[in-house]
Amino acid sequence: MEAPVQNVKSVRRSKEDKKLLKRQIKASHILLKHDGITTASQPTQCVVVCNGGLGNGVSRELLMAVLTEGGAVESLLMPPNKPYSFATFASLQESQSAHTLCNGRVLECNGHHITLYCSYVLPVDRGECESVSLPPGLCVLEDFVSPEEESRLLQAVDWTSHNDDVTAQRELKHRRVKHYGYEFRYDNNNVDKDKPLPNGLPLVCDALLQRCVCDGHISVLPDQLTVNEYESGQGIPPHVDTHSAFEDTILSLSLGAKTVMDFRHPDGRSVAVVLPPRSLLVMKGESRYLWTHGITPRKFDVVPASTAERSWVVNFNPSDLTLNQRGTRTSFTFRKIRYTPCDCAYPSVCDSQRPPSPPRVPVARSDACQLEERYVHRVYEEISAHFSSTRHAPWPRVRDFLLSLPNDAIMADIGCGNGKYLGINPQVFSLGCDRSVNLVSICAERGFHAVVCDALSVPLRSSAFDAVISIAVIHHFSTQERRLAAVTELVRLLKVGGRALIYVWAMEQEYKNQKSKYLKTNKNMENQENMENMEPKTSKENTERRNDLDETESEASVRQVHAGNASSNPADAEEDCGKETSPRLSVHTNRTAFVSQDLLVPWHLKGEVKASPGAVFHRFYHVFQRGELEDLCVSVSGLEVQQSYYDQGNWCVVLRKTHQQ
Ligand SMILES: O=C(O)CCC(=O)C(=O)O
Ligand SMILES: [Fe+2]
Ligand SMILES: [Zn+2]
Repeated sequence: MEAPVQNVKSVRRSKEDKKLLKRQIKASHILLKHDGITTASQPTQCVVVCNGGLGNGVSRELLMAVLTEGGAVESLLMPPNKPYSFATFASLQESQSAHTLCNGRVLECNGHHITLYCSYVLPVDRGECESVSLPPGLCVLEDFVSPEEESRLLQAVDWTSHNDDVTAQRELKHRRVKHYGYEFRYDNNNVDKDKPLPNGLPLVCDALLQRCVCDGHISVLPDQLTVNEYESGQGIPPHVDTHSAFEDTILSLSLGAKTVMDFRHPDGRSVAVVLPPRSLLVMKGESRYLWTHGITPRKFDVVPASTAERSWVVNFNPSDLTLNQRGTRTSFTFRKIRYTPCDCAYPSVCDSQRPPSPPRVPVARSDACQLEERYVHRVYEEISAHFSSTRHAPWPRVRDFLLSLPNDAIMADIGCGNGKYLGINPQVFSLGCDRSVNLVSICAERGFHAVVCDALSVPLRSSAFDAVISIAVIHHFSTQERRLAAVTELVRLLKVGGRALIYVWAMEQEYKNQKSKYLKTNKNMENQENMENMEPKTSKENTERRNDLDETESEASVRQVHAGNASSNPADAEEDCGKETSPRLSVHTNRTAFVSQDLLVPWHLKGEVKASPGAVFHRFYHVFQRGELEDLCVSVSGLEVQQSYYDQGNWCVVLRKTHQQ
């Protein structure tokens, strides 16, 4: 009687085993596909635990506890935001036993059930752990207030009176706020300096502010306080506190729960900083003026597991990270109202130093040079890292042109950006040049030949190249004369018989009843230009980004961009009616049809993939009308236009050099 029962059991078990094996194989395929991690077919001392990562909510403590049942864990690497971890054991016997115990094991994590799948991998290289330091001018002072002072401060905030006149209490989408001294208004991102709130700063803050003066963090007492209360899951969008509203030093005292604040530099670098309860954050100089700060709305933060190392930077050392569940955090942000315009060293992000209205369409050569320096060269330098991160995929017809070149041809890419066309045809010797030092450095890091130079004066020999390309460059020249000079310079480089390919942005973004990709593309992909393919984003990332913004704050940032269009400055109005002047450049609204040929196009700087708007930069463009590019080219001697076409929002020509100019 017993034998058949055993058989049924073993059949059932083998069915379950098969299912488990299938899922385990699937998990290792996902690892390989997404992160290039190959699993080993034979047992090793290192086990990769799929679904056992910080990225899917498993804490170091919990995972460590299960793995240790199998044997002593020598190291546990938990890469930030990834749904897997790597555990290394002292012996094969221990790793095999942990594998058996954990594969298919169901963990309970914050009310969810998570099944772990294990595979063996070759021992993981920990990599050089980059040492990330705090942004310049930033410091975190631990235990700045005592637990008693913390309770007194928290008790002093009365949230029961809503919308009162004394503290301007407001409920925002992702937190609630109360202002003392002056109200900070999220509609215009500024304070009404002539409308102080009646009671000034609460007395309970006196002692700690005096300490800030004594310790030399500030020299004058603040006169504005914003109390922010964040429940778990809430946050504040990345922003720079308006320069013209507040003086340099900003103090923020953290009370209640620990959180992580993200700082981002315009070049794309980001630093996550842990703010422990009762600590004081001091932001000065570069960290106050240039870096954005924000708190991502979420319920868990990735934080260093050990507090032995007294650094508040989450330096993503994967062998020392865990999850911290957020509780309610209340911050007291103290600032000093500014009465004179800001003269900081960061004009590109300074509202006091922003031109009162956009520059005029240049007429004189010197105006054109100045305009291009300020609205092309400087901007590319400042946005280089972010720009490069959005420029990967070659445009298909440019790639076809490069692949059509004979072997051993010599090709120059004038305005090569991050070098995305320099490696397309390995049979061709490709040389790039660009005006941006940062972009040329990126080319060099990628192993390409590139030099820094101006497209009007390329330091390369005449008649030396079989092909020259200039993709999305000539539209950045601000006068007809300079655009002509740029084409002339391209042709100078060509051998007789050599060919040039030029792309410029088209005024017509709807052609033959077809809207270009630029018009059709989702608003979230603000900076996508022409038919550039950015890395595909998941819909989740797009939703997160939207959720990052408080409605009022995102509207305010849009308004700031458009404010540039209006000539609100009385001095400007006077100038406008007096002399005959060229029109002011209009500021383009991304993803809409062009309303003029000469314009400024906003670039919304985003930190890494998930960052939200920080600074807005403006690039000058002259968008070409149908026929304009051919007309420009035929006015240069020694060439013929072999082909001209419209390609996804761009006008394009292929030129052939017929004789020496
Ligand atoms: O919560 C904090 O520490 C920062 C608040 C903040 O950045 C602000 O109110 O501008
Ligand atoms: Fe702030
Ligand atoms: Zn400033």
